[in-house]
Amino acid sequence: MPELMGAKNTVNAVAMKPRVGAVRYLNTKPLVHGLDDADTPFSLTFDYPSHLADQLALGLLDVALIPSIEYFLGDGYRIITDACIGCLGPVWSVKIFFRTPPEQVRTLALDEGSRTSAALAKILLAERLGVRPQLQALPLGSDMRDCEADAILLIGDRAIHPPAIDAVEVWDLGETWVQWTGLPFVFAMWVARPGIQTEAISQALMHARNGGLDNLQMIAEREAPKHRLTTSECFHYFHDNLHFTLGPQEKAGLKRYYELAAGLDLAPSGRTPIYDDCEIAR
Ligand SMILES: C=C(O[C@@H]1C=C(C(=O)O)C=C[C@H]1O)C(=O)O
Repeated sequence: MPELMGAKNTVNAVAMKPRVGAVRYLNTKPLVHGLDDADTPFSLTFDYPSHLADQLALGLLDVALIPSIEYFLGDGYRIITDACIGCLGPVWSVKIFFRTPPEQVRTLALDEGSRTSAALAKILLAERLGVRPQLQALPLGSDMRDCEADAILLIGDRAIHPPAIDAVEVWDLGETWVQWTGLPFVFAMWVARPGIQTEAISQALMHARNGGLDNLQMIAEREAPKHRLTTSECFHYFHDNLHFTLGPQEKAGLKRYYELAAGLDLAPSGRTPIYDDCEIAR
């Protein structure tokens, strides 16, 4: 009997772990390095960025790697570590494919996994070209060849090997943003909903990112075959396209993005990011 009770307590302890959600794409592998062992102070699940945002908002997750725009749509959210998904130039996995010249776009299909890049696409078209297309959803798992929109936004793994379409122009949104603003872009951050104790979680997430950065070659070797990439392509993606640290310049990029989003009514105005429990707060 005592043994059984011990087992029950263990089950309860596991069940009570905070629930953390991470992006299921290749881009997140360096951020979750080593988080699959028993010492991890939370349970970890993987999903599309838009789903993670919805689950955090509904209280189905306690902490999640959510699209940056969603941070500004939430109430009492806190950014709990300086680990993030960002870029300092071309990001490779966030692209708009144009079937018409960008200034002639009338319809834009948005990847349903996305929230941040969806808003970024609207911002770039409106602010740079004065174009405000009619929007439609590109469902997860659908083939973009079946979509007839003038322009199509793809993110994540499916943007890495897109099917061939007759595109007259392709924008890498990381590159377009950085060229336009001179600032880094932040796609996603680890965010906690109100009332969650996050010290141990933020420590573990920071530690995982640091370990991931120290082991990019090993992670690339493991992940590349699953994504039809060579190890060197995968390493290059992690090392040169993606950027995993939210520092002062990245914060400035996030602020600029938020102001542009608020200016187009894509986010409420008057929000200031709360950086919590981590070195970026200082
Ligand atoms: C760089 C990327 O960043 C992502 C883009 C997101 C978005 O557009 O909402 C959210 C999380 C990240 O996965 C990518 O998906 O390739």
